[in-house]
Amino acid sequence: MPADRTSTSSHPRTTELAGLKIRLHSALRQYPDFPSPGVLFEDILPIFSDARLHQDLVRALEIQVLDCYGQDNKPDVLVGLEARGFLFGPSLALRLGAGFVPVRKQGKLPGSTETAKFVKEYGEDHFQIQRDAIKPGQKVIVVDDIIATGGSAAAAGSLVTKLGGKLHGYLFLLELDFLKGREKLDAPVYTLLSSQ
Ligand SMILES: O=P(O)(O)OC[C@H]1O[C@H](OP(=O)(O)OP(=O)(O)O)[C@H](O)[C@@H]1O
Ligand SMILES: Nc1ncnc2[nH]cnc12
Repeated sequence: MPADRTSTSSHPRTTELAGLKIRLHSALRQYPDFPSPGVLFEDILPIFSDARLHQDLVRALEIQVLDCYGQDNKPDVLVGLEARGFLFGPSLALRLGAGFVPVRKQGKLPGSTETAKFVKEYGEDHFQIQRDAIKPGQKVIVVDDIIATGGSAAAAGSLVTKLGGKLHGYLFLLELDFLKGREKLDAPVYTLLSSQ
């Protein structure tokens, strides 16, 4: 009898995810004192210059969402943060059959917008979202590359709830645990990798 390749057991997916995480973690690069003294900058860009790693990333995030939410409770919309959240947010949204909505730095989005100020690990800024981008009651996950102090993600989450979206959670490629950013977020937080 042929092997059942359509098995719904979570075990093969868990094993697959573990392998993907190892490859992704080894692709990250660190730059001390960038962009300011005392900051250890985690560079995720090597993942995108390698087609296989790029595929690994989108697959790993897809597994993470399916494992955390299940097929029946997938998000309606992914909200990605400028700029690095735009690198994989749209591809992940397509995989999940969800919409993609950008949160941009102030002054970049036309039409009616909502604004939230935030402070991040190395500075402060304002985020904006288009008012009609999310319909009341839609299930939304905020996605970004890195959670450091959590200021950026918290501001994005506040924009989602201002528009009436249901904040389903947050998803990051990398968490800088020691900055305890997840304590600023009041919805479930999922991360693929962590860094001390
Ligand atoms: O958790 P926090 O302390 O808020 O920091 C995390 C944010 O900082 C980085 O973005 P950055 O504002 O540097 O913009 P970029 O993506 O345009 O480089 C990163 O991509 C996150 O969005
Ligand atoms: N240490 C860090 N490395 C890369 N991106 C960041 N965003 C905020 N802190 C960061």
